[in-house]
Amino acid sequence: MLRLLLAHPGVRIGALTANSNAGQKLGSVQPHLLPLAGRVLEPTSAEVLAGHDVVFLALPHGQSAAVAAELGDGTLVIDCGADFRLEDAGEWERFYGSAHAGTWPYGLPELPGGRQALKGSRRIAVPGCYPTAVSLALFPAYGAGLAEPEAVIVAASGTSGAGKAAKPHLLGSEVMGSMSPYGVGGGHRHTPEIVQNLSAAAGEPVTVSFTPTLAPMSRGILATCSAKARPGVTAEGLRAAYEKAFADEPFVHLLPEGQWPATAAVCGANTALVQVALDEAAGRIVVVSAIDNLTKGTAGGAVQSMNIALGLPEELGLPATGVAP
Ligand SMILES: NC(=O)C1=CN([C@@H]2O[C@H](COP(=O)(O)OP(=O)(O)OC[C@H]3O[C@@H](n4cnc5c(N)ncnc54)[C@H](OP(=O)(O)O)[C@@H]3O)[C@@H](O)[C@H]2O)C=CC1
Ligand SMILES: CC(=O)N[C@@H](CCC(=O)OP(=O)(O)O)C(=O)O
Repeated sequence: MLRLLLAHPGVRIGALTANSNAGQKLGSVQPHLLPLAGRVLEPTSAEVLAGHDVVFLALPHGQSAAVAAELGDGTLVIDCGADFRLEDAGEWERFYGSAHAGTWPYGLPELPGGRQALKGSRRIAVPGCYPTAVSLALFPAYGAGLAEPEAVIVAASGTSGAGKAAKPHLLGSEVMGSMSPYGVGGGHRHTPEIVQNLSAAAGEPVTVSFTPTLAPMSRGILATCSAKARPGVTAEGLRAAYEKAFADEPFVHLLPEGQWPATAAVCGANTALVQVALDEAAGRIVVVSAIDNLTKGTAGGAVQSMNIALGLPEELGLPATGVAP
């Protein structure tokens, strides 16, 4: 987030706050952020956050509501956590195990009606990284009525998706040279968020089988999504629906036919690459998308949403070109 905000011509960075690192200089925990290296991290309190036009929260799940409640309606609060993403309180409680805090406008502008919901808003819920990759891949097929309402998704994520806390399954020796699934069988908390987005696009309930996997890379998500094609769907009609959906999108690109997305191509960029095919033998639509989980999948999407909410040019300050190789 700070890397992006440092390059944003409309932003001046105010207080930087933390929890266990409060009192440390930012340079001691994030040495790459050189222009801010000497800044001291403050405790996350209402007094410290007061007076800012925009506050980005990037807290563990369940902690945003208390902080947001201290901030007036004049402050744009952008929550990178999950607390305000879901509309269904029952699904929140089932997957997160706590009381539902509420629902804020959802920070995925590319979804139908997405920009409208964000304009002028003073509260924004940034989507989860997998729901970003999957929703961008499948909403055009559902929006155009081309897919049956049962999606199967297998997605690989880099380890930064899990945050920085020490976890045994994220030790370098466990992750290097290996891929492994987790949250299998409908257990991952992003499942209801994906269901919410795809059902809204389809205008009917969509069921989702979602299997996340951990890949030996630090950044990136590659989502392979498929759904049975509705009768009469052709490869040309399918491609036309995707071309139409993304025609004016600054950050979502349908690749030329025959090219497939790769995570390296979007590293550091607020870009989603998408490709679609009709598997005629299987009667299925197959869509692959790639994003950087920390950019389009979190911080970039948050800044893009901020730009829209504040009436700034949507692309301002955001990199669209990946770092390669
Ligand atoms: N990583 C990803 O790909 C994605 C992450 N997100 C969301 O972004 C947010 C941040 O994720 P990420 O950076 O990966 O998480 P990390 O676990 O790496 O970092 C969480 C940060 O929150 C701080 N913190 C913890 N408790 C408190 C508290 N009570 N008050 C103030 N600060 C606190 C910690 O500060 P300290 O170090 O000082 O203790 C820590 O720096 C989360 O809400 C996550 O759900 C969303 C989409 C994708
Ligand atoms: C690799 C990995 O562990 N990824 C995280 C998803 C990170 C993310 O987007 O999620 P939230 O903002 O919802 O926490 C996970 O599966 O829990």
